[in-house]
Amino acid sequence: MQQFGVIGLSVMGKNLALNVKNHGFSVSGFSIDKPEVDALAKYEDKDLKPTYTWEEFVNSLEKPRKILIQIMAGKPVDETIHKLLPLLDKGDILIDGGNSNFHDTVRRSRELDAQGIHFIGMGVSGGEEGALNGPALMPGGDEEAYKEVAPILEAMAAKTPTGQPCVGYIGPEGSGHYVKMVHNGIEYGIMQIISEVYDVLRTVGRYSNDEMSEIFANWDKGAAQAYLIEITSKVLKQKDDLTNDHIIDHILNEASYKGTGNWMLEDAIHLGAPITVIAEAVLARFMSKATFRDDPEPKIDPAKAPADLVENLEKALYLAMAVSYTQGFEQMTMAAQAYNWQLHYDTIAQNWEAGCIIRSEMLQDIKSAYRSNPDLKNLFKAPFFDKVKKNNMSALKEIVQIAAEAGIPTPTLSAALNYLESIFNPHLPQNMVQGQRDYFGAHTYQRNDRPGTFHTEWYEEK
Ligand SMILES: NC(=O)C1=CN([C@@H]2O[C@H](COP(=O)(O)OP(=O)(O)OC[C@H]3O[C@@H](n4cnc5c(N)ncnc54)[C@H](OP(=O)(O)O)[C@@H]3O)[C@@H](O)[C@H]2O)C=CC1
Ligand SMILES: O=C(CO)[C@H](O)[C@H](O)COP(=O)(O)O
Repeated sequence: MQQFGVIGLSVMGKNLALNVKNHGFSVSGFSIDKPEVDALAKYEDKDLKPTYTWEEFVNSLEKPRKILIQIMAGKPVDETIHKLLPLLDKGDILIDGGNSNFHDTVRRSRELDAQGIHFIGMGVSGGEEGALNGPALMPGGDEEAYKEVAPILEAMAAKTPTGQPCVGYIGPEGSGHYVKMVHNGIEYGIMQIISEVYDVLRTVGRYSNDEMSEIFANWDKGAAQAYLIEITSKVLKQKDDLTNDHIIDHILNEASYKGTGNWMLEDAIHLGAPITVIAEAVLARFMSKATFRDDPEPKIDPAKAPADLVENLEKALYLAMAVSYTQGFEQMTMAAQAYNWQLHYDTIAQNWEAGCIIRSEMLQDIKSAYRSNPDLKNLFKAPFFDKVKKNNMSALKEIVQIAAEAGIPTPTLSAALNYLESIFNPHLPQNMVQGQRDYFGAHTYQRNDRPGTFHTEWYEEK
């Protein structure tokens, strides 16, 4: 009998199955796509059992069965659960490792609980390579069931620089998929920030792709170290197979998305979470598809690049990245309150330290900030990030200004600057918005000098 089962043997599922097997557990694999199972069979390994029917798969597993569903999110997950249910026994454990919407996970948890099946909604990050060599895992749901599968998950997960596995119980029902959704939102934010920095480097700094690759590689050796910065350097260096150019100059500048970043924005709207950088990153992908390309405006010729351009870009990049993380953690804090979850932000930061797409040096400082103060309301209230803000703010302003003068849009860098100018500002002008609302709609307002709700008779009734 096999100890673990994986359904869906595409990019992620196959590598996760191999990863579990490589850590000493026997695995059965199944997919509705026969060639995916055939690919598993080619390993000819007794601990990696290919199965070709739902029955063969389920019957090959020891009880309580531990099954990872690693398939396209949405309807296919419901269809898969529907196929499995008649074949399972009470006490079996289903883990959905796809990028499922947390609302679906909440619903599935409740439906499966009623049938005596334990359900874990688990965010997985690390892409194809991470799935094989160690992903970051974000499991939420049935805590007792988590304890049953923890030895397997801890073995397969990435390890932090101090050897901690990048997995830990997140919380009930959809909380694991929520945290993965936030991870992806932060990912969108950092990717867009890097893209804007690249735009300033190439347009204002007039650096070649190889020079920019070197600049990002250098930044990756310093405080701004991050997987996304490391791969930016590699993307810039890559030559094209079809021409003699660098591939980056032939990739169409329209960004796609599968939707996890969009979901984060949807829930931010529901919660009232001010995730401006992440929102701008989502909208920038829409903008890249909506931009009119038939009549390009002549680009303004930027003035000579200042001598400290690269130094200021590094500082601006670092501070804006800190804002992207801050907004992610801020939304998780609001979600925990709204959905009655107890989230441990230091553990979440630790889980993201290795294996996942947003892994970076900064996550160690985020973990330390939450360890020192688990009730931290905003990362910039922590001494470390307060100092980052003080040291890097003028560079961020300088870069946003240089970009504006050069005609370079900087939706996320500007949003980061505006966030930092707003979040601790007691003098925001929304008293005017409230006055206007009360004027045209009698919507009432609160006063800053006494409690209660007020309305002004702004004009005489005719
Ligand atoms: N790729 C990545 O970097 C990451 C992906 N994920 C998530 O992991 C999951 C798997 O991703 P990935 O490996 O990239 O592959 P895909 O998201 O492309 O999903 C492909 C797998 O889903 C199966 N599938 C599709 N429809 C059904 C269905 N109705 N019933 C059963 N199986 C079905 C496919 O079988 P078939 O070939 O027959 O269609 C195939 O095995 C997704 O939820 C994804 O969002 C998470 C982190 C990173
Ligand atoms: O979950 C992931 C990484 O963490 C996936 O790669 C996801 O598909 C990325 O999102 P998008 O396709 O919307 O850019």
